[in-house]
Amino acid sequence: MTVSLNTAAAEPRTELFEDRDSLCRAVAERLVALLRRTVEEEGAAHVVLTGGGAGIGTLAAAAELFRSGAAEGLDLAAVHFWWGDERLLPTGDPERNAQQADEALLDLLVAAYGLPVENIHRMPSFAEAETPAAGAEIYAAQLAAHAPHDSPAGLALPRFAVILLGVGPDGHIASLFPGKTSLAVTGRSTVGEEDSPKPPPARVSLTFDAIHSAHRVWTVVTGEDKADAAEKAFQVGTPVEEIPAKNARGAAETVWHLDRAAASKL
Ligand SMILES: O=C1O[C@H](COP(=O)(O)O)[C@@H](O)[C@H](O)[C@H]1O
Repeated sequence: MTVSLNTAAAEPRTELFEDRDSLCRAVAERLVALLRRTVEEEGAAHVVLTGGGAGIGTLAAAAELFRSGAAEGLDLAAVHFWWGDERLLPTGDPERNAQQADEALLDLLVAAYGLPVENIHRMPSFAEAETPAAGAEIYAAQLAAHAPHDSPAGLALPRFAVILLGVGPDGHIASLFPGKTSLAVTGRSTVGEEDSPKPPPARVSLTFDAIHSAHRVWTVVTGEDKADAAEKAFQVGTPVEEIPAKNARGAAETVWHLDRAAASKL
C-alpha cells in the first residue's frame, strides 16, 4: 500500500508554545476569532473537533473564553460542530470524544450561549451503528445533508473552516493509524476502523480526502511522547503510511501547534 502525500494542499508551518495550557488558550482564541469572522463573511461556520488531551484542553480553554465574555459577538446559531473521529462506544461513554467535548464545552454552549442542539453533529454511538462500516455510512449521510451544491473536493461535505486534529505518539491523526488500509481510502468522506491499535478498536474516521477538503487544518500536539512523531512528520521522505499525520493538510492553511516538549526534536 502506498499513500501519496497531498502536495497540492498547504505546506505545514509550526507555531510553538511553552506548554499545553498556553497552547490550548492560544488555539481557543484563534478558533473563536476564526468562527466569528467566518460567520460574518459566509453566514455559517463548520468546525471539526478532535479528541485527545490537547484537543479537549482547547475546548476547555474555549469554555473559559465564553465564561469571561471574550467570545462575545459569536453567533452560535450559525456554528456547526463535527468530529474528525469517534470511538464506537455507547452514548455517554466517557471514552467517547463527543462525551468529552460535551463536558468541556458543548453542554455549556447549549445551556447558556444559544448553541442549537441540532448544530452538534456527533458521530454515531454503538447501538446507533453496530459496526464501524455502518457508522461511517451514517456519518457520510449526515455530512452530505450539510453539503453545499459546489461541495469541496467533489465529496458531499460541508465547507469546513477548520479541522482540529490531535496527533498520537504513533503518528496517527483522527482514527487513521499507521499501516491501516483506511489510509488508502479515496472518494469517500468517512471510513470505519475495526482494529485500531489504540483502544477501543472500533472507530469511525474522516478520510484523508475529507481532511484535505478543509480550508484549514490545525494540529494540536503536546508532550514529550509526541516528539518522535512530530520529528518524523517534518522529515522529508517519511512515508504517510508510517506517519499519517504527515498528510494532515488543509487546502489553504496547515498549522502545527506544538508545545516545547513535542517540538523538542524538530
Ligand atoms: O484516539 C485518539 O487519539 C488522538 C490523539 O490523542 P492524544 O491524547 O494522544 O492527544 C485524538 O486526536 C483522536 O481524536 C482520538 O480518537
